[in-house]
Amino acid sequence: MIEVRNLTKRYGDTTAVDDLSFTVQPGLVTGFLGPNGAGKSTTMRMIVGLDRPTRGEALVGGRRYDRLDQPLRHVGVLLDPGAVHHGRKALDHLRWLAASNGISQQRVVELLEQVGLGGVRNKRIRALSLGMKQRLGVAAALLGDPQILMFDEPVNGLDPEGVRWIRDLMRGLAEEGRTVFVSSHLMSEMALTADEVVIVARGQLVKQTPMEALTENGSLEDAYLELTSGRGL
Ligand SMILES: Nc1ncnc2c1ncn2[C@@H]1O[C@H](COP(=O)(O)OP(=O)(O)OP(=O)(O)O)[C@@H](O)[C@H]1O
Repeated sequence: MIEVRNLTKRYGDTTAVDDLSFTVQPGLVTGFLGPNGAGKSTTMRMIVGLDRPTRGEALVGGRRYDRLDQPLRHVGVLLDPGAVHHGRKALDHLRWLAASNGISQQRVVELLEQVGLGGVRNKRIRALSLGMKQRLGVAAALLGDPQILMFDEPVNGLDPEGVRWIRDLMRGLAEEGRTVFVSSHLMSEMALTADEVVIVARGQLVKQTPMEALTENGSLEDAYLELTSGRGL
């Protein structure tokens, strides 16, 4: 479970996240939706301790991320797949992450096969396609077999096969009882993937609801645009 409580983040005069509270339940894929600049990435960064809240707190599995011992075993994160050492080989990148969290080297090899990167494991990251980098980021998130997973725009730039792969993966992780929290601007994709949605605008909660309730009278896109109309940048 992820619990966000009265989370607030100010950067100078900008309030990126404004007294935001919601809960992400295990066993479901929860979509995190909102216009550009709504505060989604900032919220996700605060959940994993990359940004310090001005006020409020975020708990993962009942604890603050920065208090977790071996965090990769509890929370897997795909935030910015570009934020890796591009000169490093795919295999070495995961080996290093695994070693720093007490995870076996055997797990690294298995996971590279599982995400379809077995054949390119000795290539340098800069030589990988966008889709391969995304798969490597997913492998890093899965490394510690965590119960909680968070993906920021995971299907950006992926081809249809990659999009389906990510969707099936997220659905499978939720079916195993894990907590899956995913941000996206792609409403049609979210409608296929998410069971629950959290919608934010201007740093504030607009609505948290099961997907079914939002789409019973039309498309997710229509419902989303109606809820966020006039609340963008
Ligand atoms: N490091 C920072 N310094 C100053 N302002 C920031 C910083 N990070 C984010 N912001 C501001 O906070 C607000 C929320 O940004 P954030 O990236 O969290 O939104 P988002 O919902 O993820 O947007 P998008 O969908 O466009 O990625 C924006 O106004 C942004 O300019």
